[in-house]
Amino acid sequence: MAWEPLHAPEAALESEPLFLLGANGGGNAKDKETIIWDESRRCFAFRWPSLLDQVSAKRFFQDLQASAPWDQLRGRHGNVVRSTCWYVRNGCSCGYTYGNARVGLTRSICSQFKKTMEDLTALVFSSLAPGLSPDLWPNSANLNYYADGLQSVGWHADDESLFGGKCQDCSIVSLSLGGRREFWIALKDDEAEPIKETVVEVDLQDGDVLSMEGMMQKHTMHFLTREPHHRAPFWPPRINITWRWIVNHRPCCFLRHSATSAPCAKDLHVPQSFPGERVASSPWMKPWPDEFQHPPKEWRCCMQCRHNGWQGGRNCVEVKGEWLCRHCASACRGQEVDPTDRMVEELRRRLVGKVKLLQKKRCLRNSWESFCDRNQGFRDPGRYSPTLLLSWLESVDEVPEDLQKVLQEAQAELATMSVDGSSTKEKLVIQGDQERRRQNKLLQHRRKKHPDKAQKGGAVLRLDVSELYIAARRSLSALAVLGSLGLMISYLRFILIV
Ligand SMILES: O=C(O)CCC(=O)C(=O)O
Ligand SMILES: [Fe+2]
Repeated sequence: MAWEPLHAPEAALESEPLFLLGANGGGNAKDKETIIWDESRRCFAFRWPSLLDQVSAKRFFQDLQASAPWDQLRGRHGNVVRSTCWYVRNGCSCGYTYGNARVGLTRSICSQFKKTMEDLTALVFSSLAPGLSPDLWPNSANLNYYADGLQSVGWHADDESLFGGKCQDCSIVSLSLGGRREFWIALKDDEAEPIKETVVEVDLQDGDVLSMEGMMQKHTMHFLTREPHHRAPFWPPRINITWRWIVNHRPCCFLRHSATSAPCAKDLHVPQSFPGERVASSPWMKPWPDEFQHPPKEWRCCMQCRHNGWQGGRNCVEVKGEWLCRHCASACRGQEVDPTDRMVEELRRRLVGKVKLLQKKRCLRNSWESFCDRNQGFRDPGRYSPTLLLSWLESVDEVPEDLQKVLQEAQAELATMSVDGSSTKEKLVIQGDQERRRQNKLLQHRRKKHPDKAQKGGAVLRLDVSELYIAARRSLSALAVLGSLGLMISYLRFILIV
């Protein structure tokens, strides 16, 4: 279904000019893509592929990964759904809450994080809007860290009162760093649910910028899909920064009573030029290969990668009797496989191979099965994230010498194979699994102290109780010796006196 025009349209661009980054010729304007151009709803979205070159994107990824004060957001089952952090600038001190998650105000911001964010803001906005004065650059940003393809963001609109997006124009500019992910946009129905038939699929690659402008937050929703299940745990991490303009500051913010407003069209200082496809460009079909632009789509689970993005499916086309998503349909037609897909498959194949090799040598005390039991009964090593696999490899007791080499190789490979070059060790740190690291350290310490006895959990507890018992017995015998000594002394004194 196309995005049918609204019966009661929003204000026309002519009567109410709009601050539109996508219409001012900034960025690498010739590569800019118009993803949504819906004048009746005043909804506009643009993508600037590779606005950041690969070297800068990698540098900023590493800086933010290490310096941002990430907070883990957990789902209903205690799993980490993603990590976030919130950044405010220009004197603003507002916190940020969405859904039932509160992500700000971040407690302590290190100077490295502040510097990285300021540099990044300057780089992106001096490129996208060269005429815009720096004091009009956005005053806040929400950052998301997706450790793998299982972490995501559900359907939502960034329509909180802070940004005023429910009733006025509201621009949001998003930068993607790291692994490629799929971003979907759809129209909102009367119950604030996305309308499946209007889904627009966008791939966001390392260094890409996407803007959502005008009334996008009022009429549409967006969603970052999870990747297909068997590949998701191996998906390279991604960082996303979404800059926003806070226009209604919170009561506790220093800027509460200052008149802050988002920039308007004249602040761009250039005449806006509207793209050629001004009339109706939605739904945006560009990511689909040419031959699949027109054939009918059905909402199904892809028969090849089993990806069911939302409500059991995603847009699929029929290819040789099979219903396939656009990635599998392209691969099926012999088109070049995306480098992320290729890398993920290779990483998965290698690591699973190593684990199976370790499994075969059944001389390990801490068996793969016991690890599986502790981790909710998964049986297939291919379904584990590299992080979990590594934690298992590290928890294996008394790895025989020949296997130690295999383990070291697997770890070295993991460290070098991620697309962005960041090692899995770093990933462990960023996930903030401090409790597990603390316990591992404690365990290692105990192992060193009692090499013959130390085991996990109950065994360690037994060790402590038996130690207590021995200590108590020792003190009792010491007391008995002291007592008898005392008695002897009094007896001797009595004899001497007599
Ligand atoms: O990661 C993304 O691309 C989307 C993030 C997002 O929608 C948000 O932070 O509100
Ligand atoms: Fe969002």
